[in-house]
Amino acid sequence: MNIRIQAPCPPSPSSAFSPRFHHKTPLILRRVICSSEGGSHVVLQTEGSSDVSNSSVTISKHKRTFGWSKKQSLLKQPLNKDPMPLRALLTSSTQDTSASIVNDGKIGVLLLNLGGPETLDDVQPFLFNLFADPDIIRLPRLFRFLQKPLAQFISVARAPKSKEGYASIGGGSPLRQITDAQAKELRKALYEKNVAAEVYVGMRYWHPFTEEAIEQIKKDGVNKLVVLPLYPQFSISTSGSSLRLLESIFREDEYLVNMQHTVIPSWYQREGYIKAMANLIEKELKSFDRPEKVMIFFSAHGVPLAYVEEAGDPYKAEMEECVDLIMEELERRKIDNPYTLAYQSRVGPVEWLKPYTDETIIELGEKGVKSLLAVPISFVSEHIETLEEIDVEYKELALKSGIEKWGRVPALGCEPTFILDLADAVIESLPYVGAMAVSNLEARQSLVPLGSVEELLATYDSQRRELPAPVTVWEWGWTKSAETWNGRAAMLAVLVLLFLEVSTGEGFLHQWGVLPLQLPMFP
Ligand SMILES: C=CC1=C(C)c2cc3[nH]c(cc4nc(cc5[nH]c(cc1n2)c(C)c5CCC(=O)O)C(CCC(=O)O)=C4C)c(C)c3C=C
Ligand SMILES: [Fe+2]
Repeated sequence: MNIRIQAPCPPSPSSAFSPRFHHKTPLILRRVICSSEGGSHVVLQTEGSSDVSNSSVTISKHKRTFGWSKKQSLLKQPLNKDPMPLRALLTSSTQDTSASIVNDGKIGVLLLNLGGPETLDDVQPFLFNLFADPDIIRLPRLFRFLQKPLAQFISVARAPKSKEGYASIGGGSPLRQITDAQAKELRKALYEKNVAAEVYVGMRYWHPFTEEAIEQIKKDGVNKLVVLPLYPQFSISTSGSSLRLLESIFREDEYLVNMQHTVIPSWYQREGYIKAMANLIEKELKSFDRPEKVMIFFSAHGVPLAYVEEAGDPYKAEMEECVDLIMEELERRKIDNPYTLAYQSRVGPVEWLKPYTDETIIELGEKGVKSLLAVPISFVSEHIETLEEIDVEYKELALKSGIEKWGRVPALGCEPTFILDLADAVIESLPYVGAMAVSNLEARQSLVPLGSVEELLATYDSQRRELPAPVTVWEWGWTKSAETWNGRAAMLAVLVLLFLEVSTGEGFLHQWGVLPLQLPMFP
């Protein structure tokens, strides 16, 4: 499907980008550019091989260490160097139409995030919420009713291991505190840029739940909402999941159906974000004796490979482009260290995005790398996977593998350049709030990458395909391998057993105390 744009491009941003995803391989990515000069429109289309899993670790200064070639160069886009001059519009008392967009209502910004257990007792119910999410495990339609029993089973089975991790970082996740601080700083930054907006935090799997944030938004009478997932890169499993939840909340609520909103789906390509990341890396490199010798090691949270290859998740493409942009920024500063990207935190035995962080560290050690700077890249707060997995597990592995000097770049948190850039992103999106309500479909399409929740979800997942099960109890998985059908049969058998167990309240899981008699619902 090519996108034909008839409506004039909006005045800003100067370029807009949206990968359009197909669910079948080969993956086809399309890019829409709205040129600010003269309102002209360009539609680029590129086809690339679907083989996004091949990956090899090579150490060279400029060679990428993952398998992506043609697509990547076409995905390059100029950074938005020309933030919209809304400040003047906002302060003006004689307003034009753009100005009235901003002042003509109560503005809210909804930050979407994952959420994390605050105490060890929260860990199992938090995991239950995570695994009950159909964007983490999507059962075939016929078996949807088993989602919660299955989530209960997996969360109980995984809780001891997760609890150990959370215990080692102080007994809970720091996510709520950090996200609240980011919200506060963003509100301040917006205020300093003359935009009065309330900032809300809506978590997907723990307090404050998105539902709670939405209640507050309604109570406060917000009528223009900017939805900003706190994930720089889009994934079905993160921003996608939160947007899907929002979609269902919006659909059922008359107030929300009528509330104007817009969504910023991903923002890894923003100049402020890229510069903020480059600043952190530059600073951390200076702590090494020989900074120019340090391998910059980007470590992103993984997703199961099938998300990318079968469901069309743009996560990998966005991640690779993000790394390229950061490296280009560093090169402009005359920092041209070797670098690599790998994926961490896989859960269960299905194949996840490669190369894996642990295997890559070992390989780098074998190849003689002596200094390594780890850069967490998929998330903007410290969390269990930076504080425990990277700082403890991967560091230990690196030192064992022959790497002598280890460093780690902190997560962005409330870093001022970053927060100011988020504020700019919000301000730049304000003219789009409500524009999505226009009925002309083609006009809507010209507004990518900003989009209404429904519009966005339709672009990446119109068929709502089955997603692979990433967890241990589902050893067999839904993959494209020759084992697929055997696996599905085995999985069906497990589901039937589980169903019988849950419906009768009797069976081996109850005997072993894995399943309680009463299944807790959404806490
Ligand atoms: C961009 C970031 C993330 C992606 C992509 C992602 C996908 C994903 N995660 C799981 C399973 C788990 N994630 C867990 C914690 C967790 N995940 C992210 C981010 C992404 N997840 C964060 C920031 C956190 C930590 C929150 C915190 O409390 O600090 C956990 C729980 C921890 C554990 O037991 O290891 C699980 C489980 C899957 C299956 C998945 C993609 C399908
Ligand atoms: Fe995760």
